[in-house]
Amino acid sequence: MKITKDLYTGSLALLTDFYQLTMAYAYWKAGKGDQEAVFNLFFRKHPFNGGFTVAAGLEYVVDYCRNFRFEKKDLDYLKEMKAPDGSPQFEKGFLDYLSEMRFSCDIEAVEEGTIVFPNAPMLRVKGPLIQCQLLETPLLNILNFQTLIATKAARITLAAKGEPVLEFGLRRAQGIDGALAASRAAFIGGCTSTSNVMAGRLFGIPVSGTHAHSWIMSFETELEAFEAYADAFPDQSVFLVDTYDTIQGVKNAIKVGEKLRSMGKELIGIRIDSGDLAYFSNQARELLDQAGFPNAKIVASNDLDEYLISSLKTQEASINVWGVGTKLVTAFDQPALGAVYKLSGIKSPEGEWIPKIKVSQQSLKINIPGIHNVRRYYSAGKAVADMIYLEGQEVDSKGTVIIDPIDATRRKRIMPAFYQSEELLKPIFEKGKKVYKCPDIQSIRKRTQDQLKTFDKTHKRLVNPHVYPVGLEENLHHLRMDLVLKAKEIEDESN
Ligand SMILES: Nc1ncnc2c1ncn2[C@@H]1O[C@H](COP(=O)(O)OP(=O)(O)OP(=O)(O)O)[C@@H](O)[C@H]1O
Ligand SMILES: O=P(O)(O)OC[C@H]1O[C@H](OP(=O)(O)OP(=O)(O)O)[C@H](O)[C@@H]1O
Ligand SMILES: O=C(O)c1cccnc1
Repeated sequence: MKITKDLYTGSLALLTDFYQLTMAYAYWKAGKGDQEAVFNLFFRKHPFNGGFTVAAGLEYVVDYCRNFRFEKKDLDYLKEMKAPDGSPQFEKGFLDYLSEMRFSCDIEAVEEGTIVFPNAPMLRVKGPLIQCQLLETPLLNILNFQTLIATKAARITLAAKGEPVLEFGLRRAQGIDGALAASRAAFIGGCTSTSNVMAGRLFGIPVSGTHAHSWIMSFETELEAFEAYADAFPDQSVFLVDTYDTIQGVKNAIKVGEKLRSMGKELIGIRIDSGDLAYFSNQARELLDQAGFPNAKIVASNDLDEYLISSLKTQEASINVWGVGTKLVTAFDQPALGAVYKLSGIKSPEGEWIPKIKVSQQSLKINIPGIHNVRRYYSAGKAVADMIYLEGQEVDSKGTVIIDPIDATRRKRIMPAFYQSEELLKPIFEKGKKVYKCPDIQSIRKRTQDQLKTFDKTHKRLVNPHVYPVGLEENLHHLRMDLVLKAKEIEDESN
């Protein structure tokens, strides 16, 4: 087990793109390595054409940053790397710098389970340029994936309207780490449990499951298989009824249910994993009810996602519990969230923060300059708008206008006097020291549920959701416009 042993016990400093290391080297050569910079992590569009996104992965980020160091084996590898001409890729002085480097950044971030929106920073890193730069790839790797899966899980659990969703994804997930991270994020997004036992141990997620067709097939008859399972688990009997004939399977489950009852035990339910789930669940419900098992649950699985669950609800299928694997843990219809990490300011040698802008041909890609935070306004407990503002900039009590970062004609008046508000970016590290206590996973999951309740249902519908207002505070908008115009002038002059 060399690979997994090495991967899960050492530092992850080399888990980055090569260009981060070459830039780090060049910053060091240019004497800029310790110049202070600020970077923001944000995405530009909700995944799944949805109207909301659930932030997840921060605890992994905390872990990563706490263990951020170049160990001997990392440095030995870098020492052996060769440039195209055969000379060492990196000078010894740089490798010495890396070996002594200790994480010393400030990080602010939204808490896991927070509902987040395009363009607003989910996380901000301030510190020595080299460290900020090296963190880009791992932070994106962690937050992009877990946020994506937590969002998918939230959509699926919303479609299930409060009924339990069991996550069954391990066998189809993207490798070992993808599976573990997906189980964690799926629970944060609202799943009730995972089938992944290691995720249970590592993260404290409830573990649950039924049984497979192989169990039934290993016996002469289905009835024998159910009986043997009931013997082993008299209090946890959920029988998979579709191995041979679903209706006959339900009848066999009822027979064993009656036997269990005679022993003072109860049939917990059945699982249907193929065929028309609306038709068979309704047939099964009728049979179970007629036989005196109205409380026996009907679990359904088979390539389910939020759309199928919604459709089955519309069809009035009698399903009480949803088993969802592949389409959840692989984020089947959108396999990546496109969050990015952009420099937005740098400290001059005189100690003054200089806001930075990237002017792109696509206005969508123009970043938001400066050091900012995000404030969420609430009215009567409902979220009404998010404002991105320059840190330290007070908002006039007479109100301000927030301006959409992509379409400046879309504006919303904010009257702080009428609203409650919350700062979304919380301090996580100060000068490399952790100042945040990561909540337990149950609290994070609850946060997702509580946060979702604060948003109008029009933002949560699966198709064509209503767009929630997120805008730049007026001063930040003007700063951004000025910088864009200035950058364009410089570009014009040089042409
Ligand atoms: N009533 C329904 N309405 C919409 N989709 C359904 C309904 N019932 C089942 N489905 C979905 O249709 C798809 C096909 O299911 P079906 O069992 O017919 O084929 P299958 O997946 O090839 O079966 P198996 O998994 O046994 O090989 C699955 O994604 C299933 O969840
Ligand atoms: O469909 P998912 O959402 O991924 O849920 C997990 C699936 O895994 C199991 O079967 P598997 O796919 O291994 O075989 P089967 O479809 O032939 O039963 C289970 O019976 C589910 O169908
Ligand atoms: O426990 C189950 O029923 C289960 C677990 C993994 C995949 N499919 C089903």
